[in-house]
Amino acid sequence: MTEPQVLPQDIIMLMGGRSRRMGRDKALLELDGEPMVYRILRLLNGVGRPIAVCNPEGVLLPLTIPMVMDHWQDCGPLAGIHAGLAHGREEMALVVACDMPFVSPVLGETLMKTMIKEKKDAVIPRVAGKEHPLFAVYHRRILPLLESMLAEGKDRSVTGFLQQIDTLYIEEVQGWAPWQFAHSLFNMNKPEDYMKVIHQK
Ligand SMILES: Nc1nc2c(ncn2[C@@H]2O[C@H](COP(=O)(O)OP(=O)(O)OP(=O)(O)O)[C@@H](O)[C@H]2O)c(=O)[nH]1
Repeated sequence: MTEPQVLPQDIIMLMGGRSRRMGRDKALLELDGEPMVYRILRLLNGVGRPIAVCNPEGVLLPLTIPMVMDHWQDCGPLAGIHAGLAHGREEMALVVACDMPFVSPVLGETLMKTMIKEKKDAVIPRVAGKEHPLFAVYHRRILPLLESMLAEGKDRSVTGFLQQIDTLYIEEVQGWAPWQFAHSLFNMNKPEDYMKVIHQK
Protein backbone atom coordinates (compact mmCIF):
# COMPACT_ATOMS: atom_id res chain seq x y z
CA MET A 1 0.00 0.00 0.00
CA THR A 2 1.41 3.42 -0.88
CA GLU A 3 1.67 5.97 1.93
CA PRO A 4 -0.36 9.16 1.42
CA GLN A 5 1.82 11.98 0.16
CA VAL A 6 2.36 14.48 2.96
CA LEU A 7 2.19 17.99 1.58
CA PRO A 8 4.76 20.55 2.74
CA GLN A 9 2.67 22.12 5.44
CA ASP A 10 1.96 21.74 9.13
CA ILE A 11 -1.54 21.13 10.35
CA ILE A 12 -2.26 23.16 13.46
CA MET A 13 -5.07 21.52 15.35
CA LEU A 14 -6.53 24.07 17.76
CA MET A 15 -7.74 22.41 20.92
CA GLY A 16 -6.93 24.94 23.61
CA GLY A 17 -10.40 26.42 23.92
CA ARG A 18 -12.63 26.21 26.99
CA SER A 19 -15.80 24.89 25.25
CA ARG A 20 -17.94 27.02 27.56
CA ARG A 21 -20.97 27.05 25.25
CA MET A 22 -20.77 23.30 24.63
CA GLY A 23 -20.34 22.59 28.35
CA ARG A 24 -17.77 19.85 27.71
CA ASP A 25 -14.51 19.53 25.81
CA LYS A 26 -15.31 19.78 22.09
CA ALA A 27 -12.15 17.85 21.15
CA LEU A 28 -13.56 14.80 22.91
CA LEU A 29 -17.09 14.84 21.44
CA GLU A 30 -17.70 11.49 19.79
CA LEU A 31 -19.12 10.70 16.36
CA ASP A 32 -19.68 7.02 15.68
CA GLY A 33 -17.65 6.34 18.83
CA GLU A 34 -14.66 8.31 17.57
CA PRO A 35 -13.54 11.46 19.45
CA MET A 36 -13.40 14.59 17.28
CA VAL A 37 -9.65 14.97 17.62
CA TYR A 38 -9.03 11.49 16.19
CA ARG A 39 -11.68 11.99 13.52
CA ILE A 40 -10.07 15.19 12.24
CA LEU A 41 -6.60 13.65 12.21
CA ARG A 42 -7.98 10.73 10.23
CA LEU A 43 -9.85 12.93 7.75
CA LEU A 44 -6.79 15.10 7.16
CA ASN A 45 -4.31 12.25 7.02
CA GLY A 46 -1.77 13.00 4.30
CA VAL A 47 -2.56 16.71 4.06
CA GLY A 48 0.34 17.76 6.28
CA ARG A 49 2.21 17.17 9.53
CA PRO A 50 -0.12 17.62 12.50
CA ILE A 51 0.61 19.50 15.73
CA ALA A 52 -1.94 19.90 18.54
CA VAL A 53 -2.13 23.22 20.37
CA CYS A 54 -3.65 22.64 23.79
CA ASN A 55 -4.25 24.43 27.08
CA PRO A 56 -2.45 23.48 30.32
CA GLU A 57 -5.27 21.19 31.41
CA GLY A 58 -4.16 19.18 28.42
CA VAL A 59 -5.88 16.47 26.52
CA LEU A 60 -7.40 13.47 28.18
CA LEU A 61 -6.60 11.22 25.26
CA PRO A 62 -3.30 9.75 24.12
CA LEU A 63 -2.05 11.56 21.03
CA THR A 64 0.88 10.42 18.94
CA ILE A 65 1.41 13.86 17.41
CA PRO A 66 3.46 16.73 18.89
CA MET A 67 1.55 18.79 21.45
CA VAL A 68 2.38 22.38 22.31
CA MET A 69 0.90 24.98 24.67
CA ASP A 70 -0.14 28.52 23.93
CA HIS A 71 2.45 31.13 24.84
CA TRP A 72 -0.42 33.54 25.56
CA GLN A 73 -2.98 31.54 27.50
CA ASP A 74 -6.73 32.09 27.33
CA CYS A 75 -6.26 34.55 24.48
CA GLY A 76 -8.35 32.61 22.00
CA PRO A 77 -7.62 30.97 18.66
CA LEU A 78 -5.17 33.66 17.54
CA ALA A 79 -2.82 32.57 20.35
CA GLY A 80 -3.24 28.96 19.22
CA ILE A 81 -2.34 29.88 15.64
CA HIS A 82 0.72 31.68 16.98
CA ALA A 83 1.90 28.69 19.06
CA GLY A 84 1.36 26.31 16.17
CA LEU A 85 3.24 28.47 13.68
CA ALA A 86 6.04 29.08 16.19
CA HIS A 87 6.54 25.32 16.63
CA GLY A 88 5.90 24.38 13.03
CA ARG A 89 8.56 23.27 10.62
CA GLU A 90 7.07 24.28 7.32
CA GLU A 91 6.50 27.65 5.65
CA MET A 92 2.75 27.18 5.67
CA ALA A 93 0.22 25.72 8.03
CA LEU A 94 -3.34 24.59 7.70
CA VAL A 95 -5.19 25.63 10.83
CA VAL A 96 -8.13 23.49 11.88
CA ALA A 97 -10.47 23.87 14.84
CA CYS A 98 -11.26 20.71 16.81
CA ASP A 99 -15.00 21.30 16.49
CA MET A 100 -15.35 20.78 12.71
CA PRO A 101 -16.77 17.31 12.04
CA PHE A 102 -16.79 17.43 8.23
CA VAL A 103 -13.37 18.85 7.35
CA SER A 104 -12.24 18.02 3.85
CA PRO A 105 -8.72 17.11 2.72
CA VAL A 106 -9.71 18.40 -0.74
CA LEU A 107 -10.40 21.84 0.67
CA GLY A 108 -7.18 21.70 2.73
CA GLU A 109 -5.16 20.95 -0.38
CA THR A 110 -7.01 23.58 -2.42
CA LEU A 111 -6.20 26.24 0.16
CA MET A 112 -2.55 25.24 0.24
CA LYS A 113 -2.16 25.15 -3.52
CA THR A 114 -3.84 28.55 -3.76
CA MET A 115 -1.41 29.86 -1.16
CA ILE A 116 1.58 28.60 -3.15
CA LYS A 117 0.23 30.06 -6.40
CA GLU A 118 -0.92 33.44 -5.09
CA LYS A 119 1.87 33.99 -2.51
CA LYS A 120 -0.44 35.43 0.14
CA ASP A 121 -0.10 35.63 3.93
CA ALA A 122 -3.34 33.73 4.44
CA VAL A 123 -5.97 31.98 2.35
CA ILE A 124 -9.35 31.87 4.03
CA PRO A 125 -12.62 30.26 2.92
CA ARG A 126 -15.64 32.56 2.86
CA VAL A 127 -19.19 31.30 2.53
CA ALA A 128 -22.09 33.70 1.97
CA GLY A 129 -19.96 36.56 3.30
CA LYS A 130 -18.86 34.68 6.42
CA GLU A 131 -15.14 34.07 6.90
CA HIS A 132 -13.88 30.74 8.24
CA PRO A 133 -10.39 31.53 9.55
CA LEU A 134 -10.22 28.32 11.61
CA PHE A 135 -9.97 26.14 8.55
CA ALA A 136 -7.47 28.16 6.60
CA VAL A 137 -3.85 28.32 5.53
CA TYR A 138 -1.37 30.80 7.05
CA HIS A 139 2.22 31.61 6.11
CA ARG A 140 4.91 31.62 8.80
CA ARG A 141 6.01 35.12 7.82
CA ILE A 142 3.00 36.51 9.73
CA LEU A 143 4.58 35.45 13.05
CA PRO A 144 6.23 38.78 14.01
CA LEU A 145 3.04 40.74 13.40
CA LEU A 146 0.98 38.10 15.18
CA GLU A 147 3.30 38.27 18.16
CA SER A 148 3.16 42.03 18.42
CA MET A 149 -0.63 42.00 18.17
CA LEU A 150 -0.92 39.38 20.92
CA ALA A 151 1.60 41.20 23.10
CA GLU A 152 -0.22 44.49 22.64
CA GLY A 153 -3.44 42.82 23.72
CA LYS A 154 -5.81 45.40 22.22
CA ASP A 155 -7.46 43.24 19.57
CA ARG A 156 -6.98 39.51 19.70
CA SER A 157 -9.67 38.65 17.18
CA VAL A 158 -8.66 36.54 14.20
CA THR A 159 -10.78 38.69 11.89
CA GLY A 160 -9.04 41.85 13.13
CA PHE A 161 -5.70 40.23 12.40
CA LEU A 162 -6.75 39.18 8.90
CA GLN A 163 -7.32 42.82 8.04
CA GLN A 164 -3.68 43.58 8.75
CA ILE A 165 -2.15 40.93 6.51
CA ASP A 166 -2.35 40.07 2.84
CA THR A 167 -5.38 37.79 2.94
CA LEU A 168 -7.06 36.07 0.03
CA TYR A 169 -10.61 34.79 0.41
CA ILE A 170 -11.82 31.87 -1.63
CA GLU A 171 -15.55 31.54 -2.18
CA GLU A 172 -15.83 28.32 -4.15
CA VAL A 173 -14.10 25.03 -4.76
CA GLN A 174 -13.97 23.74 -8.30
CA GLY A 175 -16.47 20.94 -8.83
CA TRP A 176 -18.21 21.51 -5.48
CA ALA A 177 -21.79 22.64 -4.96
CA PRO A 178 -22.10 25.62 -2.59
CA TRP A 179 -23.72 23.38 0.06
CA GLN A 180 -20.66 21.06 0.04
CA PHE A 181 -18.38 24.00 0.67
CA ALA A 182 -20.52 25.20 3.59
CA HIS A 183 -20.90 21.66 4.96
CA SER A 184 -17.15 21.08 5.12
CA LEU A 185 -16.79 24.22 7.25
CA PHE A 186 -19.58 23.51 9.72
CA ASN A 187 -18.52 23.81 13.35
CA MET A 188 -20.14 22.93 16.65
CA ASN A 189 -20.39 25.48 19.42
CA LYS A 190 -23.47 24.48 21.41
CA PRO A 191 -25.03 21.15 22.42
CA GLU A 192 -27.74 21.67 19.79
CA ASP A 193 -25.08 21.83 17.04
CA TYR A 194 -23.71 18.48 18.23
CA MET A 195 -27.21 16.98 18.37
CA LYS A 196 -27.85 18.18 14.83
CA VAL A 197 -24.71 16.41 13.60
CA ILE A 198 -25.55 13.19 15.42
CA HIS A 199 -29.09 13.10 14.05
CA GLN A 200 -28.32 14.22 10.49
CA LYS A 201 -25.26 12.15 9.79
N1 LIG B 1 -4.83 26.80 21.34
C1 LIG B 1 -5.96 27.46 21.57
N2 LIG B 1 -7.07 27.10 20.93
C2 LIG B 1 -8.20 27.80 21.20
C3 LIG B 1 -8.26 28.85 22.13
N3 LIG B 1 -9.53 29.32 22.17
C4 LIG B 1 -10.23 28.59 21.30
N4 LIG B 1 -9.44 27.67 20.72
C5 LIG B 1 -9.81 26.67 19.71
O1 LIG B 1 -10.37 27.37 18.62
C6 LIG B 1 -11.48 26.66 18.09
C7 LIG B 1 -12.73 27.51 18.17
O2 LIG B 1 -12.98 27.72 19.52
P1 LIG B 1 -14.16 28.64 20.04
O3 LIG B 1 -15.45 27.94 19.85
O4 LIG B 1 -14.04 30.00 19.44
O5 LIG B 1 -13.79 28.80 21.58
P2 LIG B 1 -13.91 27.77 22.77
O6 LIG B 1 -13.16 28.38 23.90
O7 LIG B 1 -13.49 26.39 22.37
O8 LIG B 1 -15.47 27.71 23.06
P3 LIG B 1 -16.33 28.77 23.92
O9 LIG B 1 -15.81 28.71 25.34
O10 LIG B 1 -17.73 28.25 23.82
O11 LIG B 1 -16.13 30.10 23.24
C8 LIG B 1 -11.55 25.35 18.89
O12 LIG B 1 -10.81 24.39 18.21
C9 LIG B 1 -10.88 25.71 20.19
O13 LIG B 1 -10.29 24.59 20.86
C10 LIG B 1 -7.06 29.20 22.82
O14 LIG B 1 -7.00 30.10 23.66
N5 LIG B 1 -5.95 28.48 22.49
